[in-house]
Amino acid sequence: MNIRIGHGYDVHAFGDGDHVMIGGVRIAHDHGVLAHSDGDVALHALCDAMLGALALGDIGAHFPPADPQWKGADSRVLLRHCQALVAGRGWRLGNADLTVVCERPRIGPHAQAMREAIASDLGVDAGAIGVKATTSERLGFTGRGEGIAAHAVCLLVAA
Ligand SMILES: Nc1ccn([C@@H]2O[C@H](COP(=O)(O)O)[C@@H](O)[C@H]2O)c(=O)n1
Ligand SMILES: C[C@@]1(CO)OP(=O)(O)OP(=O)(O)OC[C@H]1O
Repeated sequence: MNIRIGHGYDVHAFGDGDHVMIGGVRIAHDHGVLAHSDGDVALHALCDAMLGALALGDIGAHFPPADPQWKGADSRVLLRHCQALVAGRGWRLGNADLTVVCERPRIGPHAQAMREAIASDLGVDAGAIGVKATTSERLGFTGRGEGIAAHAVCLLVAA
């Protein structure tokens, strides 16, 4: 088999703060998120998708929330670590597709910058990275503005 599919999902609750990190992009906001790292829900979902594609466990197994090394960590560092794991096993990213779920902030104005940041970290063209967003029509925890969720899928191709 020379392709592998992966899926990831992550959630972070809003907390005090003046910005959120999403898809490697800093977005000014009236809340931050509660997290051990920088709380980049989109990159965490993508890390899990890449790890999942090779059945390598999940993000918490590789970057334990109890490990002070990851306190405040830039999630792009985690993503590059996952990329190195994938490459070291003879795989490369074919494409990835992300969906961020929140009422606010608006993701659309930042989607291209997110695609470029992710593509840069994964060594692919931005055309291989989809970034989309949706509200949840005011339903559920995202709809009530309690947090942000993100979904990611990816395809790995034998290098
Ligand atoms: N946080 C968000 C949520 C949505 N968008 C954009 O708005 C479009 C419509 O959202 P609905 O939830 O009403 O379907 C969506 O397709 C996105 O383009 C956004 O940028 N940021
Ligand atoms: C990223 C890690 C790093 O310790 O912590 P958090 O920022 O809390 O994020 P989460 O999505 O809960 O994933 C677990 C951890 O790997």
